[in-house]
Amino acid sequence: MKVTIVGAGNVGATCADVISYRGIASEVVLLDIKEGFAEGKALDIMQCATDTGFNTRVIGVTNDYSKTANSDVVVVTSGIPRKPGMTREELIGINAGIVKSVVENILKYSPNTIIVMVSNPMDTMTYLALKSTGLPKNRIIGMGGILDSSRFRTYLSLALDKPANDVSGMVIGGHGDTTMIPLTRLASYNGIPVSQFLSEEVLQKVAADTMVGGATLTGLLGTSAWYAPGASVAFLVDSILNDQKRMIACSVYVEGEYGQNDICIGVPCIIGKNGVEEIIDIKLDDKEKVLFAKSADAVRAMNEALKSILA
Ligand SMILES: NC(=O)c1ccc[n+]([C@@H]2O[C@H](COP(=O)([O-])OP(=O)(O)OC[C@H]3O[C@@H](n4cnc5c(N)ncnc54)[C@H](O)[C@@H]3O)[C@@H](O)[C@H]2O)c1
Ligand SMILES: O=C(O)C[C@H](O)C(=O)O
Repeated sequence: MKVTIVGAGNVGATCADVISYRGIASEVVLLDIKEGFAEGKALDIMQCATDTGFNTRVIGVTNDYSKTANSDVVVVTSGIPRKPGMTREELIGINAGIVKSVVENILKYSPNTIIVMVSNPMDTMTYLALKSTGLPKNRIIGMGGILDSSRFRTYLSLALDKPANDVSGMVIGGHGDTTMIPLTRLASYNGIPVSQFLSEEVLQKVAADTMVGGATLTGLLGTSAWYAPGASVAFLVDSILNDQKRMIACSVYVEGEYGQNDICIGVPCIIGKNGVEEIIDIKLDDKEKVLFAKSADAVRAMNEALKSILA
């Protein structure tokens, strides 16, 4: 199975690294516009093969889309990341142009591929990719909810002082500092509601920390995060390539689900070899429904900024 990753920067290269050492794909192509950059990252990753024991072939190319031909999955991480103090939405001006031309180039060589969108603002970029290419909605998947859910589970595990893998929880809604919805009511510690162990005040703090999880890391690192984002993309790619049908919160095009239409927003999805195979319409309580509607309004408003590029 072949995966192309466009953008060999922090997230793209980390994703290529995780896909390789976990043996998720047999071939990974890293593509970047910076001369020699993707080639260097690919060679560095390949030189881990003997020490970590993988056989994935990783190649790097400078803007040569012919080398990406017949990719099963293409991950788009090209574009600029935010700096401390910025929102993801402020990246739209530069990233929209990059994303539109990248997906056009990709489809020339891999017309049947599934696209995983990572570039921010991710929900808006996912919508742009869908509308500009006209691809069926199952083949455009925005990565954000899985990362936000990993952060939610991390903060819950720290509050519980228990291993993160014993904690389950999901974040739906937009992938923005104010649009995420960590579902604290449904989070559990080995099937037991976390509310049996944590006070409402602590749960509210966990939710607030989760929502600004990306901004916190951007403040600490000077640019946005890459280890967890790279691992989250690899997890998603694994579910597609190996037809695992995992339930993963992804940004996908909704047509009536959760009472919304004509936006891409984070909802629980079954992800398999056909991409988005099902959207799970879970029962939200009244408070969660209000939060989801507010989140959807904000995501929809951002799509307005795409009018000229989609005209
Ligand atoms: N959805 C998420 O959860 C999530 C998580 C982390 C980062 N991001 C986003 O992913 C993007 C990348 O982040 P990063 O930290 O890897 O940034 P980075 O600057 O390290 O890497 C971006 C790479 O894209 C390349 N690039 C730019 N234009 C290109 C083009 N037209 N074709 C090919 N390559 C091109 C750059 O040369 C650079 O190497 C940002 O927009 C960031 O906000 C999203
Ligand atoms: O925070 C960012 O800007 C990058 C990414 O969306 C993240 O959540 O880490």
